[in-house]
Amino acid sequence: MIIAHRLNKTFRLPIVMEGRFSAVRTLLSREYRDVEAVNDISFEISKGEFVGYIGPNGAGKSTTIKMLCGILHPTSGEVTINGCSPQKQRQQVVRQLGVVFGQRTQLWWDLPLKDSFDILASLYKLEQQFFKNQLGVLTEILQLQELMGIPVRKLSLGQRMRADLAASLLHDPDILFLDEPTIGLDVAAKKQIRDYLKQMNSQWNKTILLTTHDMDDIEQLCSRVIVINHGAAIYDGDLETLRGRIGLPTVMKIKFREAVSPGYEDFLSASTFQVIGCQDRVITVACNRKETTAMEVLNRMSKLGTIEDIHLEEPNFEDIIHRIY
Ligand SMILES: Nc1ncnc2c1ncn2[C@@H]1O[C@H](COP(=O)(O)OP(=O)(O)OP(=O)(O)O)[C@@H](O)[C@H]1O
Repeated sequence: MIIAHRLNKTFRLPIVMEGRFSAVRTLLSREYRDVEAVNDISFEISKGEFVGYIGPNGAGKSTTIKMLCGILHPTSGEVTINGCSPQKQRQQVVRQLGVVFGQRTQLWWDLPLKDSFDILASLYKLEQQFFKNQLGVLTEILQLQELMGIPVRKLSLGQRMRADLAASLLHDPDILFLDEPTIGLDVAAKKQIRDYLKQMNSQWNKTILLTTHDMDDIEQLCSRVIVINHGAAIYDGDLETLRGRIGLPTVMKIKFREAVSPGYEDFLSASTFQVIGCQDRVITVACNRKETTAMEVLNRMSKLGTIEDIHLEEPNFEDIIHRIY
């Protein structure tokens, strides 16, 4: 269980001086301004959850993750990971955590990949047989066989991300913190990483907290979403409720077996949904999930004829974020 209780982090930055010798004057200045990166955030994440932690640039996502894994100390508030404080009981917590920062690697740039795993095994003091088994499994799942002899700097971004995932799982932690693990990857590599993450969560029962700017990551992976803006949590719940709460329309295309008789618009005019198009045998409607269900729409539409096919387009998650902000 991960608990963040009333977490705050304020960075104190020197005020940058302007004019001549500004760099030196800034260095010597005693004037500061405070940046509230994280502002009174609380949440609890249970074992096996897959949680998306999202928000715009500078919202405080990375700062939260760094406090959760003990890299940063909160200005106030408390974190516990399975009952231990990452700040006070670092050793115990590190054993339970795997962390991937998509923008940085924890691997040794100039060494062949296998050497990085050996070094990490020794840092984690892994027993030799355990390390061999674990690396064997990860090598197979993440398809690293061909890459073991290649220096990390020569790996493609997608290959490097697979290797970083393996590194974060080498000591078999219960919890994964992933900060932008799909950043910069092409569509195929993104899909591959998402498939691995699904497997880590559903088959290996890893608890995962994921920050990303890619809304497809959230749509495809997360059952729960925490949205933060200016350091504060503005939503914590499931994706469906979030869509419903802010009321973006779901678009439904309903295809009839035969052409719909004229006058259908009058019949539908008093509905809780809106007709936004009609072409051949297909009527397109927009419905607000807050006001109606897909089933209600279909019940009403079925009065117009025999329904042959239905196509549902959920609102784009990026639109949802913009609405919240
Ligand atoms: N070490 C630091 N020193 C001073 N300010 C910092 C530091 N780290 C982060 N900040 C500031 O704290 C705020 C939150 O930054 P953070 O990196 O947590 O945001 P983020 O949500 O991860 O953003 P992004 O999506 O761009 O990565 C920003 O205003 C940032 O400039």
